[in-house]
Amino acid sequence: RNWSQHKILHKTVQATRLHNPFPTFSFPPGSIRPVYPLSEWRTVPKSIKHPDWAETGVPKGELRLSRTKIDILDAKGQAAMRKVCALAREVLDITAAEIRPGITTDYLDEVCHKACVERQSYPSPLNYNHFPKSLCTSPNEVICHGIPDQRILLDGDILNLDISLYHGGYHADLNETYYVGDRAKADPDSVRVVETTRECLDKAIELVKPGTPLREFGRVIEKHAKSRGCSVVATWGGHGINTEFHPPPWIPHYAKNKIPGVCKAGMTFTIEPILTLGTPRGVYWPDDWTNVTVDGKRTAQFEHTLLVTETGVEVLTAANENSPGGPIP
Ligand SMILES: COc1cccc(Cn2ccc3cc(C(=O)NO)cnc32)c1
Ligand SMILES: [Co+2]
Ligand SMILES: [Co+2]
Ligand SMILES: [Co+2]
Repeated sequence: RNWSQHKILHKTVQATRLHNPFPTFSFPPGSIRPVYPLSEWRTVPKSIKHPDWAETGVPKGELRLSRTKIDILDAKGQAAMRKVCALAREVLDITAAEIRPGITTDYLDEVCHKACVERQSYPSPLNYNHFPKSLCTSPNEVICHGIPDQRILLDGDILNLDISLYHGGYHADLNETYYVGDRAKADPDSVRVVETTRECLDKAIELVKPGTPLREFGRVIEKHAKSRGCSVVATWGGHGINTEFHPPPWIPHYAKNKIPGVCKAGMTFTIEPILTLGTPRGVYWPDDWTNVTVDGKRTAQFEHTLLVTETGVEVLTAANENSPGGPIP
């Protein structure tokens, strides 16, 4: 293992001996805490094509890309994206179906990892920039990139599952935020931030067609978020996705951004707005991954992988009648 994996491992080992894994760190007001130890690193059979970071943790292919050139996929590439995105939707639905109070986020990682392998797919987050697990599990005030651990889900939590698959040489990326336990008893503020975020993604997708400037998405997202008393996290954006996990373009979710470029048929990218009930500022835990809101207020995210077509858009990771979750009316 390389040094940063050692660092995570040593922190984890050290943490198992302590009730408070990071004694000197003053956690912000939220209630979520890391619950160690992380489970063993999961493996993917060599028969499944691995991305270049699987061994080293470093996405070399991505680092070589030009900052601005946006790939246009031919029919073959578009078909490969349809396939990996359909598989990713299946894996998200299978994993989300396991969400209930009393199970751990590590158990969801086990379910997700197994479902990827069963579909001859590599879970893209595993060892991506040294990320230690196969999906991101972000509860309540965790903004994104939460690490699956031994924390059990509580009735009334909201939980984001962010899943990416690598299959046939292409990546898929999608996420949804779910209500844990009795949806009828979900608190109104949680419902507001979750449903507003879902609506923001849908409104942005309605704009996708050849010629739409990429900067338009942030305008419509922030307008709707503000109209419902939510704010937009600026740090993280949507991104290109194809044979690489994060190629250009970078797509901000906030208004008045100056991002160049327009939608063109054959482009594939994600839009993945993150809204908060309070201030949209995050702080990192000492695990160097987990980003939580500084005021401890709850946050939600939704993400799709999209293909620009000649006439509009194809939501490659669209939900279907088997998909759990869905809007609370
Ligand atoms: C400080 O650099 C960071 C910080 C956190 C995480 C990672 C690496 N990483 C791991 C999983 C993952 C998912 C996405 C994604 O696009 N989700 O929609 C992005 N990055 C990811 C790098
Ligand atoms: Co080592
Ligand atoms: Co994602
Ligand atoms: Co993404």
